[in-house]
Amino acid sequence: MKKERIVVKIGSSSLTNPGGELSREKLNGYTTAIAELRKAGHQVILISSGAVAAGFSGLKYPSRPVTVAGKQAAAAVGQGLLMQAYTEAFNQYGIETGQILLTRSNFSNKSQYQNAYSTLSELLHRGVLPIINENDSIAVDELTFGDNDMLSALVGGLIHADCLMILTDINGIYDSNPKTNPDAKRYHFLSEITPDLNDQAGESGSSVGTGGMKSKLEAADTALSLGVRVFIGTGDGPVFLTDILAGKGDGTYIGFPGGFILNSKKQWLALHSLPAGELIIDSGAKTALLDKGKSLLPAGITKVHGTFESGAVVEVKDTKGQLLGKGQVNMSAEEIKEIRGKSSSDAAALTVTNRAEVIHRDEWVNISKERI
Ligand SMILES: Nc1ncnc2c1ncn2[C@@H]1O[C@H](COP(=O)(O)OP(=O)(O)O)[C@@H](O)[C@H]1O
Ligand SMILES: N[C@@H](CCC(=O)OP(=O)(O)O)C(=O)O
Repeated sequence: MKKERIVVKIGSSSLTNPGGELSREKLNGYTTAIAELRKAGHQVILISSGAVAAGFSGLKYPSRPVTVAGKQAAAAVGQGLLMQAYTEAFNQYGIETGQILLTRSNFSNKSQYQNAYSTLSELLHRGVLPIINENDSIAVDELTFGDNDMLSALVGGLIHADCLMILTDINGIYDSNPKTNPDAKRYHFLSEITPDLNDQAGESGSSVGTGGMKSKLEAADTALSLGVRVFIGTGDGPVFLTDILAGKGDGTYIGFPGGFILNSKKQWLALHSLPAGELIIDSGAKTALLDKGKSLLPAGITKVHGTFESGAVVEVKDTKGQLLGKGQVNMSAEEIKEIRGKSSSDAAALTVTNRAEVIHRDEWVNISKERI
């Protein structure tokens, strides 16, 4: 597996409890998942919000302050506490951490920009996990990033990251804010950020987050222009960041078909293979393939087009003819015609291999540009 350089951005909304204070439990969940990524040999740069959340209660603010002075004071107290929490958590995995605080002016000043690059490179070279936040306590209002989304995109470009994972409290980009519109539909994959998308994105859905989806889209657009692939979404569990890399994340992938395809087999499937036929599948199979990362079973196949043998690559489309992805079949067109619509046990008994999966998920790649 290719070793990737990954920027992980964690927003305030993902690190706080309902009262808006830093949640050690949530923070520990992310550190476990980051430690797993590192164990697999990937380099990680963490951009973490949470300084204001960690600091405000110590200053006896009843809730997260809204004034600039209040936020700057809370961040001054909270940044140390945030780093302490990360350092303790990462030390359990034997990972050394280093703090870098940046403002926008560091990026516009060439020598500071170069210094930031040198420091980050040296930290990565030494195996240290850099943890970056905006320098909230000194950043002048007009100079601030406002939220850490843009900061994460610029850092991704600065250190030539392969991908940027923007982790937040919502599992991807929807065609309107799902916190206010229950019928909002999610985008599974986007090849670019269009003006339409920007119109659909709203502000933050919580009192702790800043910028909402709007600022994430702006950041994603910048990251793409700097050659960095982007994932926006959520995750839970010790290996969810590894899952995101493997294309199984709960969110929206931007800039590359099928997610962060690592293995050359899937790259070949997505970009180079020539389809020999076509399978049309129903909505249940579509959700299983695109949303749940499952294999394609005969029950969901409604039509088979073309003549092909086992091992051929086929395009998979929904009943409206929308291309969903490509996969390598485990049986011939004739066999699939015979078992389509059948339960897995009935189908397995009819195939040469006694296998029911028509396309195993390891031989499948999403190339859907559609909302699901
Ligand atoms: N089109 C949209 N799709 C998804 N989320 C949206 C959309 N428009 C607005 N949002 C809001 O953006 C929020 C995430 O942004 P934000 O609160 O700033 O998080 P963070 O603290 O992680 O930066 C979501 O909780 C959601 O309410
Ligand atoms: N730099 C601030 C975070 C600003 C903010 O809320 O950003 P985000 O959660 O990314 O929308 C902090 O550490 O509290």
